[in-house]
Amino acid sequence: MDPDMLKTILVKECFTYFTNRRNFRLNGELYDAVNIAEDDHWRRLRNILSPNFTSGRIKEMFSIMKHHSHKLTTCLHSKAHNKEVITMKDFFGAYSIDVMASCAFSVDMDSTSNPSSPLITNASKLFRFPILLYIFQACFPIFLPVLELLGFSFFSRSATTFFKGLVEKVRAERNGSSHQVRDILQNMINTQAANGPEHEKQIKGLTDHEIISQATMLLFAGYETSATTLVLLAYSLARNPEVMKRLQVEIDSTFPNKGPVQYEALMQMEYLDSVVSECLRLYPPAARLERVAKETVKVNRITIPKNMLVIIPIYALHHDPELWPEPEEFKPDRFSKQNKQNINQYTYLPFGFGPRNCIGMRFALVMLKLALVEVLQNYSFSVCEETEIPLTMDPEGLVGPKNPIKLKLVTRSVECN
Ligand code: HEM
Repeated sequence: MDPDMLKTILVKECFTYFTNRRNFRLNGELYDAVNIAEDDHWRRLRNILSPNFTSGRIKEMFSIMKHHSHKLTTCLHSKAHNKEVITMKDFFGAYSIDVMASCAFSVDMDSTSNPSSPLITNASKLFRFPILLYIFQACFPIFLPVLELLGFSFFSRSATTFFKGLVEKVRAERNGSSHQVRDILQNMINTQAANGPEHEKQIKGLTDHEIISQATMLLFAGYETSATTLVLLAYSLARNPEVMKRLQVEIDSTFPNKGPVQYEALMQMEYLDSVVSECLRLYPPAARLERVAKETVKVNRITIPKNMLVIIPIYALHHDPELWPEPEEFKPDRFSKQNKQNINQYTYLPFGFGPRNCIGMRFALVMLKLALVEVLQNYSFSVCEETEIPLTMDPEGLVGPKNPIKLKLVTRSVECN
């Protein structure tokens, strides 16, 4: 059988029959978060959270995102003017966490002006997986229950305690206020009204603990992935100035004279979409997906027994030269309107696939595109002596650069428009 066909069938079957991710356990306080829960528990959480990520809701959150993208471009002004070398993550990380915290809890921590904000330090801590613990549990799964009893967890205890405290503080402030807030936290709190005998047939509302876990997990899942993608977008554009120029031409014709970015027009920008898609192909933040077989299944001639863990290697698929000629090259035209139709959907998986795909995909794309467009309306990215070429990728955790990406910004003159 053609190897491409086989790859497609295997990946497709995984999304058809295997609905659960592998639950590593050792999730500490986050044991009941949506990305960790299984079966009916996961279904209930996903059903409750999904309405927060419809196009309509994201459109409502667009003005909050714009507030932060505007702050981002303003903060970059002096850096560009003084021709400073910029560590891109300081700015894009702050933007991502501020957008996430504002949309989830209506809390504006203003991390863009305050890079040592506790939100950033704690969100980054959540991502530092203890690698020795990871290796130990993988080699000796028999010790998992003991490790769990001893309180070992992949997620930093101090960071989960920080987020728990933050959610509780916001809730307490709301209890005494008559002001109606409409954010993700409030939508979760409102589900509690559905608890009680008269609503037994409806979806059971979230418990207090579940609310804290979902809020923490959304920040965790959304912050690092989006911040790293923005940094790698800046890096890819700085290294490919002809692509950046073409994108700026599209931006300037869509929003003439550095005009305000409008949601509908942003979503219709074709080259912007190709640039973002290509960056997520080259640097998919999640290197692999995992599924567990619910039943024993035969895929082609391979038998996958019940409960077996199956890994879908996103990074390897995205870098396979048979699927993507010259895979290490940054070529947004792979995703042009004509070429897009020929892409096999099981070979391009930055946000996963199937019922357990990324719940925040649309939200993330809007947040990324908005920041990129506003920054490129005003500045161009430029490599400098401090820029690492080629990049060393971090062998641990998410796909991302090992060392901070440093670039310079060049202010665009008004005549550019
Ligand atoms: C560039 C940005 C992002 C990328 C590349 C990304 C990627 C992914 C991937 C690969 C998965 C696993 C999907 C699967 O197993 O099929 C996932 C799951 C998830 N993502 Fe994202 N993500 C991003 C941003 C976000 C944002 C902004 C949020 C929240 C607002 C978010 C929330 C989640 C959640 C809650 C899950 C678990 C879903 C479930 O188990 O039902 N992600 N993401």
